[in-house]
Amino acid sequence: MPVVSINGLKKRFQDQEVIKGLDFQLTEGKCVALLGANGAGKTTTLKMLSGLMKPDSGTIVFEGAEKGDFRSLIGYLPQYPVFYDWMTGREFLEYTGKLAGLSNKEAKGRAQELLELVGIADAKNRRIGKYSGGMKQRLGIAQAIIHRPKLVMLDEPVSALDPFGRREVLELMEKLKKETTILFSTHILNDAEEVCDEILFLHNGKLVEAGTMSQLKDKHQQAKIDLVFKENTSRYSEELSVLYPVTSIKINGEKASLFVEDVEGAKKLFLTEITSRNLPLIKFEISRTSLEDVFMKVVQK
Ligand SMILES: Nc1ncnc2c1ncn2[C@@H]1O[C@H](COP(=O)(O)OP(=O)(O)OP(=O)(O)O)[C@@H](O)[C@H]1O
Repeated sequence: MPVVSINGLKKRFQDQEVIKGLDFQLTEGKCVALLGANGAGKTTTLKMLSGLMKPDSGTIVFEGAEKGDFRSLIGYLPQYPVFYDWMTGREFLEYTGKLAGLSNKEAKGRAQELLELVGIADAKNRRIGKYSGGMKQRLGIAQAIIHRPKLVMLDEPVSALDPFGRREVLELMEKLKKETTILFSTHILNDAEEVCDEILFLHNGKLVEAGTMSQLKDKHQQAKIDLVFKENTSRYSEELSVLYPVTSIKINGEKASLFVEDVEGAKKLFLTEITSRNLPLIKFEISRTSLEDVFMKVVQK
């Protein structure tokens, strides 16, 4: 049974419909990225799933039940978490543990366990005001899982961090995957690719793609041949593209990218033609479109 099933979820603010009918399921133990540009509707979706915002229509079914208090099943880290800077990390976690219903003793034990898990045990008696951005975010993740939720939702957990903080939090998410199901929002494809099993790609309040990274690659990625000539790239590349049926051609300064279906056939023909015509080739490279290109294509569609 999925941890959560979402059906026909919609949300409108004044005259703007920002979530336009979402359907998806989250499977236990998976790490899923909710990927989308600014304003795509990620925070609104997470707020509805966490119970902080009411959908206009649609259903959210947690472990088979549509109605009830699901707070014990959910952990949530908002995009802009607020901490009491005068508390120490340990005090903060013990406090949130008690708010989540743990006894004094349980809260102390769990706080210590999590301080170690998220790697800030050495700083547990330091005031949060003295923590770095990455440490605060790790503390935020610890509070989100203090009550051992089935599903933890993290809203843009790394977006505001410098490269060091980002690395710390992405590594922590790798560890977290062993503990719980994760749904995290991001607008950065690399982060999604690095830690998640599946991607939900949100665009203008609609899911435009969903699946595992390899499913998305198989579906959208295309082989391409990059050519750089010493001069006149566009003329030579266009001549070659007429000889071999390319799907599309992109010329950027000195470089031309020719997208092809049959890379072996194209390679053979291009190299033969380039050699026989003695064209001034300085670079010939075969690759596949990046996922970035794939998502740009999906969005433009
Ligand atoms: N409380 C609100 N009242 C009115 N409009 C809102 C409200 N909250 C969000 N919106 C609008 O809904 C749309 C989706 O916003 P949301 O914050 O969910 O996007 P997002 O994908 O999380 O973007 P970001 O990456 O910038 O946080 C945006 O156009 C936003 O301006």
